[in-house]
Amino acid sequence: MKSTRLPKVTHVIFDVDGLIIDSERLYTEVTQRILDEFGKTFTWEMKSKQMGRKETESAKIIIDEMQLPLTVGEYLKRMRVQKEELFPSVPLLPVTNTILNSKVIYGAEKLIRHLHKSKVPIAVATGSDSHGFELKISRHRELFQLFQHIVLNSEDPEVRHGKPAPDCFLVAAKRFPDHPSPERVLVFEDAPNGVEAAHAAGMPCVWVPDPRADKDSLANKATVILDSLEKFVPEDFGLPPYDS
Ligand SMILES: O=c1[nH]cc([C@@H]2O[C@H](COP(=O)(O)O)[C@@H](O)[C@H]2O)c(=O)[nH]1
Ligand SMILES: [Mg+2]
Repeated sequence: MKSTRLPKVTHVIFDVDGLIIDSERLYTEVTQRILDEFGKTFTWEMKSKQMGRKETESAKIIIDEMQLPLTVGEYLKRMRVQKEELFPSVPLLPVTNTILNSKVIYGAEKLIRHLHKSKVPIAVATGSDSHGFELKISRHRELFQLFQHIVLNSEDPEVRHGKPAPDCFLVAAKRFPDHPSPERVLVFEDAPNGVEAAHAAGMPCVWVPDPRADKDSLANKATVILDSLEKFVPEDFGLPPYDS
C-alpha cells in the first residue's frame, strides 16, 4: 500500500452489519429459514444485492427476484420473528474475540475505541431499522455509545434512498458539528452497495469484503481493500496511530 497516495481524513463513518458485528451470517440464516417454507435457496448473488439496503427495499428485491408469494409486510413479519431469536447473540468482528474469550480487544472494537479515545469524530450509517438495530447491539451497547450519532437508513426521514445511493453517508457527515467535506470522511464498509454509496458521496472507503465478493468489480471505487479490520493502519489515512 502506498500510504503517500491515500487521502488524509478527519472523520470516520462505520457501517454495522458484516463490518462491526457478525450479523451478515445471521441474515443468511434467517433468510434461508424463510425461504425453506417455499423450497428455495438463498444464494450469494441474491444476498449481495440486498446487503446494505433499507429493510423494505431489500424485502422487495428478494420477493420479486425469487417470486415469493408474500407481501413486503408478510416477509418483514417473518424476518422479525427470526431476528428476535437470533440477533441478540451476535458477536463483534472478527469473531476471534469470542472464540478466544480473550481480554485482548481486536478488529472493529479496537479501532472504534482507539478513534474515540483519540477524539476522532465517529458515526454510524446502517441500512437497519430500529427494531433490528436494538436487537443486534443489545450485547454491545456501551461500544455503540461511543459514536457521536447513528443514522438508521430504514427510518431516518433525511435518508431518501438507501445504499447504493449516497444519502446516508452525506446525512451522517452533515450531522458532525463541524460539517467536514466528503473527501475528509473515511467510510468503512463490507457491502458492495455500501462501497458504491461511499463513492457516490465522494468519500474514501475502506472495503472489508465478504470472501465471496468480486473484488475486481469495485477495485476503482474502494480506496483500499482489506481482508480484516485488523489490517487497517490508521496513520495511512492521517489518523492517530495505535499505541504500540
Ligand atoms: O442478507 C442480507 N443482508 C443484509 C440485508 C440488508 O442490509 C442491511 C444491513 O446493511 P448495513 O450493512 O449497511 O448495516 C440490513 O438492515 C438489511 O436491510 C438484507 O436484507 N439481507
Ligand atoms: Mg454492512
